[in-house]
Formats: sequence, C-alpha cells, structure tokens
Amino acid sequence: MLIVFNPTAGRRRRQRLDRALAVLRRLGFGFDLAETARPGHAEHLARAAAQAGQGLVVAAGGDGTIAEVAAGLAGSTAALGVLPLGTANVFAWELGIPIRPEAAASLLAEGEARGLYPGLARFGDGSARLFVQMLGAGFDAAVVAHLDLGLKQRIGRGAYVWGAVRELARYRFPPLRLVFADGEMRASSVIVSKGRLYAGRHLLAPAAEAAAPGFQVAIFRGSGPVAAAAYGAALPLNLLPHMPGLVLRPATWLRIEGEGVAVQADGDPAGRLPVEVAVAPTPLRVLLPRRAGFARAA
Ligand SMILES: Nc1ncnc2c1ncn2[C@@H]1O[C@H](COP(=O)(O)OP(=O)(O)OP(=O)(O)O)[C@@H](O)[C@H]1O
Repeated sequence: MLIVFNPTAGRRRRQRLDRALAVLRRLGFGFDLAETARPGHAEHLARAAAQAGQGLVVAAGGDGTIAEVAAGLAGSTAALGVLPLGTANVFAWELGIPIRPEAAASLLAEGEARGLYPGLARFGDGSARLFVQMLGAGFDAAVVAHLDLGLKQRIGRGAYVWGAVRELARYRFPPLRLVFADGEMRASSVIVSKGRLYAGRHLLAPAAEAAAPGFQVAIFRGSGPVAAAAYGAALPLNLLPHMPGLVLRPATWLRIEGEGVAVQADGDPAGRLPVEVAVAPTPLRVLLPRRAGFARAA
C-alpha cells in the first residue's frame, strides 16, 4: 500500500496522520509513505504506483488530494483508500469513511472496494479534470478562487465563511447558461454534485446517490448578494434544498457556459468556463465500509 500525504491539507494533519500510521503498524500493515511537494504531485505518485502494480493507493488529505489520486488511478485496477485529513472532507462524510484517524486506518484493513463513477470536466482550452465529489461554477468557485489560504491553515472551514462574506460585496453574478441533453436553463451559479452533501456534512442534494453514475445538478436561479446570502444562511441549517430559486435535477451530461466565470472542483480552483461535465468512462475502485451506509447531513 502507498499512502500519498498532502502536508498542506487541513489542520493538525501530521498528528492525525501519525495516529493513523500507528494503527496500521499495530495491525502489521506494510506501507510506503510519499509526501506531495506541489499541486498535481499526488496524481503522478498514484499513477506511478498503479503502473508498478500497487494494489491500494491511499489519499491522506482532503477532497482535492483524493481527486488527484483518483485521476492517477484512472483506468487501473488499483483501489483508492482514504485517510481524511482535509478541511471539509465531504467525500469521506458522504461515503461513511470515518473521520477519526484510527477508524479510517482500520477501514484500510477491513474495507471492501466498490466501483464509483467520478465526474470528468473538459474545459474550453482542451484540458480535462476528474472530480470525485462536486464541481461548481459561479459564486462558490469565486470564493474558492479568492480564498485566503493562510486563514484556512489557521481557522479551517471558517475561512470559507469569511471568503463568502467578502465575495458577497464584490461578486458581479454574471449569468450562466446550462445546456442539458434535453434543454437549456439560466442560472447565477451551479453545483454539479456526485453526492448529497456539501461543505462538510451539509445537505445540498437529497436525491443524489453517490455510488450511481451521474449527478444531481443544483441550479441557483436567485441572483445577487441577497439571494446568495440567503442560500449561505440556509446551508448550515440543511434548508438549502428547500430554498426558493434553487432547482435540483439529475443529469449525466451538461455544458456550462459563462465566459470567464470561475470553476472549482472538489474545493480547489479548476479554471474557467466553458466546461463540459460527463461521467468518467471507467469506474474508480474505492475502499469503503462493508455495507456502506451513506452519511446523514449534520
Ligand atoms: N506540497 C504542496 N504544496 C501546496 N499545495 C499542495 C501540496 N500538495 C498538494 N497540494 C494541493 O493542495 C490542494 C488542497 O488540498 P486538499 O484538498 O487535500 O486539502 P483541503 O483543501 O484542506 O481539504 P478539503 O478539500 O477536504 O477541504 C490539493 O488539491 C493539492 O493540489
């Protein structure tokens, strides 16, 4: 097993990693540990490991690190394991992967690999990017793009709240055009979600089935700072899905247009519109709790 550790993900991550490694050693599990040195490095490490015949590659980090490892494993038979050390850890909450390092390490020993279908984003410049949990365009991507990373290191998720408040004052809410296989819609923001949860364990898309190929698309039709503030206030109360102006619909493909508008994938800046979103052609084998019960929103 190779563990790919992002030393910049989340807070107190190294102590949390050490707690997980202590359990693996106690269980007699052999592992190699590799630290990422830059964005994108986890993908290279994972691909090289899979090509060398490694059967299990563990992403020790947040959702961005998981997505990079997933991209490196794409098309191989190696399974993805997760030690959730990130700031929001939405993928882990969604799939019932324990957040406690000791329990997450035990899962690496006793979990079962199940096939999940990531999303694949293709951008106007020809680049492509895999995402495991969600992709957003518009307001939330602007928050991610302008996030104060120093503040995130210090206070964690609060940095996103502060970033959102700042963004309310300056975001211009340019209109987006969403093209589905069966028609078009206008929106001020959109989140394409593999799962039910968003920003930790808050409810976004109750009908989502994380293990199924395809997405729930959250289409924010309310525009302007007042609507965005209302959506933001509803999120921690798990009332977002019921907000006026929010439309949720399933899709397996869509194109999002809005010249120059920021895109985020799994909580990291991912480029700019236009983007085409589809289901990845090959499933990703992910180590999950046996009889995985997908988590409830908090
Ligand atoms: N050594 C490094 N220096 C700077 N950035 C790095 C390094 N290694 C990885 N990264 C980048 O850090 C990004 C964010 O990390 P990650 O998503 O794992 O943590 P997080 O943002 O704290 O967690 P979450 O996504 O759960 O909120 C990754 O997408 C990756 O590109």
